[in-house]
Amino acid sequence: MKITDIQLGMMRVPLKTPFKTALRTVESVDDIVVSIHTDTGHIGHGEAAATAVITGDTHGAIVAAISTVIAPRLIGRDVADLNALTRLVQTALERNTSAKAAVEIALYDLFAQLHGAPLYRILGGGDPVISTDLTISVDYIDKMVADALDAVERGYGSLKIKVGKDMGVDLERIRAIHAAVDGRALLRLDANQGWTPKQAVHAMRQLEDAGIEPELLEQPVKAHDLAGLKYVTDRVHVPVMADESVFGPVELIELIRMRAADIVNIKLMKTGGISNAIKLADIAGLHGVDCMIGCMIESSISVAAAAHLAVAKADVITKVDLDGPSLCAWNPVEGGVRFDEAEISIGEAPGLGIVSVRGVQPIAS
Ligand SMILES: C[C@H](N)C(=O)N[C@@H](CCC(=O)O)C(=O)O
Ligand SMILES: [Mg+2]
Repeated sequence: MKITDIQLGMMRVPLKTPFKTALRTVESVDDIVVSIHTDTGHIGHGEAAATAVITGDTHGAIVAAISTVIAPRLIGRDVADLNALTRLVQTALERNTSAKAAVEIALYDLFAQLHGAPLYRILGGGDPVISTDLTISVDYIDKMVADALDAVERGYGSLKIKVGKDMGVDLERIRAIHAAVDGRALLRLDANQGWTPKQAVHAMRQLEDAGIEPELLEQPVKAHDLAGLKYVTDRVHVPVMADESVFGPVELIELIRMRAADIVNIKLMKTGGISNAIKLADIAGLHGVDCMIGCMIESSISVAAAAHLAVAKADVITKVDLDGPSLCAWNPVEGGVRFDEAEISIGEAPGLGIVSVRGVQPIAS
């Protein structure tokens, strides 16, 4: 199975409701779709999110990285040599993790198709049904409470509450949601870097005093501030999770050496795809550090790949935040992984199981 062409397109899928964090507000998935064509007629699919405030990636940079740097290295190569191909992707250029992720996802999709098995089986197998949380965007308190109650009604057992805007209001937000949900869902807090280390410790102690025990606190402080993250981890009972602080193995090893966090959030758009995500899970597992698998504002192409990985690495990836497809107004993918509110289930179709993708505008390269 030889690679003959790599095509790029732009996909826009509106969200059901605006997605709001301490870092940004976004109303649609606007992602680059990668299709890798082969001489056997098989097509591998991938997707890159341009989350500039987190990865630094923009649409223009993703398109340029793939079309001018990565694709020329892959054309004519055999999909059977997956490890050699992922090395070519990873060493093609520095950073540009979302571009690398999209290409790797498509390569793994093809490799699994080559072997006639769903990707999770190629990655080691597992129980193909997992549960995701749902994100509650940071907003007016009444709106967040209504969104949280709606999510519980829809069957979500874990809610990821976005905070990090204003410490006083954030505490009110959490208290109000905790009271309304009344034990029917676990609460994960994600400050997206919005607090100082001291504010984070103060907030968690206030919650503790009020008898509120969130399941975890995600990325309370600035991404580069590992010492600040450790300051929080050392002083609160709530498990602290690193998200924006950890992209690849190098940051994870330093985080573990410092004992700066209890959990790490693995996202394909940060790791540059599946090969590094596997390394992160293995390093974390070796050190007894649990992982969450997360996503950016992505659709059911790249989130499907994350779901396959989560199934295969379920011993280490114990928490799932793959709600991108649930946030979308419609599903652009025919076939593939089934996203039904909290339940994500993978079928037996080879690769990612994607039959076709709707609403993609070709990008001339
Ligand atoms: C969508 C997911 N639940 C999530 O919250 N992901 C990120 C933010 C993604 C984005 O801004 O696109 C996170 O911080 O965990
Ligand atoms: Mg996060």
